[in-house]
Amino acid sequence: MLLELKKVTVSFGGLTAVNNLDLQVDEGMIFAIIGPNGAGKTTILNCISRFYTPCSGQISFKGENLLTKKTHKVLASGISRSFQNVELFSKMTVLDNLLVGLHPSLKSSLLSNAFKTKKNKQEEEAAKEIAFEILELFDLKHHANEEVRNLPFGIQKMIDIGRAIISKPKLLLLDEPVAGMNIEETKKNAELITRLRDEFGITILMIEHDMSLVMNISDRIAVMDFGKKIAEGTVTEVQNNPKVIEAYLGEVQEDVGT
Ligand SMILES: Nc1ncnc2c1ncn2[C@@H]1O[C@H](COP(=O)(O)OP(=O)(O)OP(=O)(O)O)[C@@H](O)[C@H]1O
Repeated sequence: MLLELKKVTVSFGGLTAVNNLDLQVDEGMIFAIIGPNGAGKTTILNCISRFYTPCSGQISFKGENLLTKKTHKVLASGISRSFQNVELFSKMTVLDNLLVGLHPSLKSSLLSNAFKTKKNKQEEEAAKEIAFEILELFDLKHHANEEVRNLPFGIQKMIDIGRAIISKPKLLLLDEPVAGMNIEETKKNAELITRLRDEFGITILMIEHDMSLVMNISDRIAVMDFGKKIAEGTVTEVQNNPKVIEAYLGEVQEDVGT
């Protein structure tokens, strides 16, 4: 097992955003967390990426206690994430945004010419090679030197995922990877997520409201409601679970499985 949450609880004042959550994600899975707005999904990702510390419970990654790690050490341990609202440097080029993903602290050393040693330059060249591989994979090479702010939102979201995988993570956390995308972009991103798992061996843990995407590409789904996991299983198991239908999927049943 790659990632394990045991009895994780997160409270904000009087509000319990995540309540006694157990979750296990095996290596090589595309694992989706779904649930209505405010169910606690983003809070879970924020705990795994160590932006938040749970009030109680344990989180382990590759068998190691993740909660003893500081936020800036999480990337080095093999966990990377994308954001619900794309968090890119809009005035920087696509290429430079990818390079920042290698390590946030490389931003200044990579991009300013001052104080560059021969070793720095070699590192930068190696990093650029990886960045171009990703651009090739995403079919975005032609945008490499364009400023991010000039590109459509769908492409910005892909660049955000590119930034997240340049560090070659074992686990990629995706927060609504197709939110705001049109049907064509959604289809492209679904293929991309599957390829990241199949060709790069990256385990995916994603939050997504787009039920057709979730049902099409997930190996396993956990359903959250008011901070609690109310169901978990394969696509078919979740689709047929009366609790899920009642609490969440009922109103969108017609979308499910299409
Ligand atoms: N930093 C915070 N301070 C206070 N309350 C918070 C904080 N972060 C989240 N919450 C609250 O915790 C609950 C769970 O929020 P969370 O963002 O995890 O839900 P979500 O399932 O991701 O929702 P959405 O689908 O709308 O993104 C909500 O009631 C939210 O208002």
